[in-house]
Amino acid sequence: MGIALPEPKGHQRDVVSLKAEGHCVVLGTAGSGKTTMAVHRAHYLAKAPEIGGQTLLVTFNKALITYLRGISVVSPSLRIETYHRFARGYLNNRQPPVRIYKDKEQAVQRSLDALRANGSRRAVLDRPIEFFMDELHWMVGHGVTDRGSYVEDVTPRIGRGQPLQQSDREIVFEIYRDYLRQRAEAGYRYDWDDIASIVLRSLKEDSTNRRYRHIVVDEGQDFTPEMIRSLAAAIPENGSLTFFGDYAQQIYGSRMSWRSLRLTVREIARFAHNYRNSRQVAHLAQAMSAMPHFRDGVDLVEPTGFDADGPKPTVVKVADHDRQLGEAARQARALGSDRQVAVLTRTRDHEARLRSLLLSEGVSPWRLHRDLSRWPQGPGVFYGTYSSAKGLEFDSVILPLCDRATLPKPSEVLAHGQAEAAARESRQLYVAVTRARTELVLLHSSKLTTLLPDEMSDLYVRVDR
Ligand SMILES: Nc1ncnc2c1ncn2[C@@H]1O[C@H](COP(=O)(O)OP(=O)(O)OP(=O)(O)O)[C@@H](O)[C@H]1O
Repeated sequence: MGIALPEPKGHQRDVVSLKAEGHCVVLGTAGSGKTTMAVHRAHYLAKAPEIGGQTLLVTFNKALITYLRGISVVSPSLRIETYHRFARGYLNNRQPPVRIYKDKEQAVQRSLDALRANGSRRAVLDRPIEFFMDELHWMVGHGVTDRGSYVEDVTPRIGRGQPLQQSDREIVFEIYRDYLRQRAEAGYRYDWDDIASIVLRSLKEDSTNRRYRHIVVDEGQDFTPEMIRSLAAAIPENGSLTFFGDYAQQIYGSRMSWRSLRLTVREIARFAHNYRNSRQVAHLAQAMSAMPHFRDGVDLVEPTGFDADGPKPTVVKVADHDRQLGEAARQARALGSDRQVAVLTRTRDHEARLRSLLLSEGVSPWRLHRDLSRWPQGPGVFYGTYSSAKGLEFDSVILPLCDRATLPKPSEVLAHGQAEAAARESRQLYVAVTRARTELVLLHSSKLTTLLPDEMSDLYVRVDR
């Protein structure tokens, strides 16, 4: 084993040895031990006499897989991989082989341009390509790909923006249909978004023995319903699917509830104790999740207890963006001498600059990225995007560029409108904030983002540089 796993406590213990048959859902607040218990449960299911068997622990991002491998005992009956790896692996063993169409965005753009050129005046056509990509991802991810279900919108949606009118959905569906035509003409039947539905369909017709008896899903809130349904179809009748998730941390696409997964769940477990964040970091996260733009009726588990005290999060104001990055690099060097520090940004745009600033401070940083092949032990500095840090944790977290003009990301506001962009982007920021065990530093130059509580709040200490 790499890092020693803490022993389950209280309610966590029941979850590790939940029934090894059927579907279980475990929802928990940030830092409540979901990933840790997912690893414990996967080991239990891989090894338990009689009920144990080949087990798959599946999650979303590759850096988290590297981390999970670092905290797990290597065992021949346990595999840890991303969903896409599982799906490709399964499909590669089926015939005919699946070829993936990779030009989706360009094709959708062509469909959109053609409709615009036809003189349609619908305002929805003024939305950027990101909006249409997101909507098509939602349709395929939910398995809602026939005109009736999509246009009449029978599937409940959660969102803070204006719901799309039926006539606008007709237009989105028209674009989808035209995209399918282009894809077929190029000789393809599938793109990446279809993978889960193909696996699901294929498994429904597949009567051969299942490779895994048990599947454990970590960070389940970011899987589309079709992905979860395909995993549920990948286990035998005497097997189990355990879903761990936190909908406060859902950062890909439109928000949804675990109820849309169509699992057959008898009992739901909830973890409310936060073992990671200091009381001060947790209070900030809690205040963020209580802000009006965050609230939208998705199941949130309120944290009820914290283990440690620490300093209040610091809000630092510096002259401009470049100096924010410089200050982040300086603070990372100072803190990184005896602990793990992460400098996180919303987009990849500033990574190269940040890396060179860290190098000039004499720090050799680790990039949080799919190519991170080994989880480093001991002190060090990491950098990457909020989403690349999903599921991970660091002693200290530094977040430059927390300005109102950069958060929410302007392209999200253009695609989805202010209210929906704020709801989505506040989850991104919530993920970033809750990666910090003890120190949290937020940097800005102009007004602080409205996704955070007011800068005069007593949740912070304020510093002007
Ligand atoms: N029973 C426990 N005793 C002590 N520490 C624990 C216990 N359970 C979890 N922890 C610690 O709490 C921290 C958070 O755990 P973990 O990463 O599993 O939480 P999580 O719910 O997956 O968090 P997130 O959803 O925010 O990524 C880790 O450092 C883990 O070692």
